[in-house]
Amino acid sequence: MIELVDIAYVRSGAADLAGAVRFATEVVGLEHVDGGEPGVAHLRADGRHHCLAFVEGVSGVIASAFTVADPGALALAETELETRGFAVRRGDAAEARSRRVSEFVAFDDPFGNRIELVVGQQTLARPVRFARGSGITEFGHLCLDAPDITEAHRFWSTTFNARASDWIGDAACLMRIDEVHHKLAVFQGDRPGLCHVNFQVAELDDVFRNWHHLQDHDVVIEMGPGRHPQSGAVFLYFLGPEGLTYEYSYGVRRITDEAAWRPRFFDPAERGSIDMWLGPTQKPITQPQLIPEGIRP
Ligand SMILES: CC(C)c1ccc(C(=O)O)c(O)c1O
Ligand SMILES: [Fe+2]
Repeated sequence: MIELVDIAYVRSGAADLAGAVRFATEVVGLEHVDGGEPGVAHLRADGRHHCLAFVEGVSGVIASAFTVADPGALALAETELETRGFAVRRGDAAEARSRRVSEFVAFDDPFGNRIELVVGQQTLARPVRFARGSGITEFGHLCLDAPDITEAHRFWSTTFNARASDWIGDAACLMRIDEVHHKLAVFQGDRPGLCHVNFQVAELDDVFRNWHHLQDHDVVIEMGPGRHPQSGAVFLYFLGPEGLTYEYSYGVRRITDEAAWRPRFFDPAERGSIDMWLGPTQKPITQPQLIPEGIRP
């Protein structure tokens, strides 16, 4: 069993790098950390050097990354994945530098999502220089697509320490790796890809202020404002460039009594199972997973 300590970053291809950065800063509110690396832009939300990197090229998600404890844990994870039949690749020094980690390995999950396990993710000591006052406090979670979420849960909970916090029928499984209700979610989708990235905001007011900001900038709102009955968070999903869906949310539940928590099963057919406020719901638009040759057929 491989212990995931936290989510680390999402790396995404961007056909229009400048446009993706403009949106991530001026609209979403993230900081653009200038790393002086041509063709790569790092976006910051919290102590991590970055939680989102855009790489100039074909649009699509390149990888979703998680932290493990230390180099020893990474070496054990590498062996464990290989024993389980996964092809694991060690990142080279230049790739690790671009990711601001000391070491990483990459593999494809059984559904075709490229996952990276990292150690030594760089922390920046100085406060985040948010591009605007969106109220972002941290990179909250990432959500992947998989064709069968029961199988996806089986994979994440047997290979890794992910535990189901709640299920939305066969549509989605929300999994925790620490006290936060979920840092990883899997949504049913026919192809691998990144369903969305989530940023927590400090206040309820931030969600609504951001909603107006998005509307003023003609951003496509996919869902919300609404409230998820699972984490209890107030949410807002919106579509950015390169097909990347962002979510702001406020008030995510923490599961402090691990022994007492039992996952709940919500029926996706019940109105209110995704939004307690009964607003219109839809599956967030997924950014397809890239393979080196291009987009997976
Ligand atoms: C619609 C998706 C999978 C979803 C459902 C519930 C929550 C939550 O409880 O916070 C999410 O964050 C989601 O992204
Ligand atoms: Fe989410």
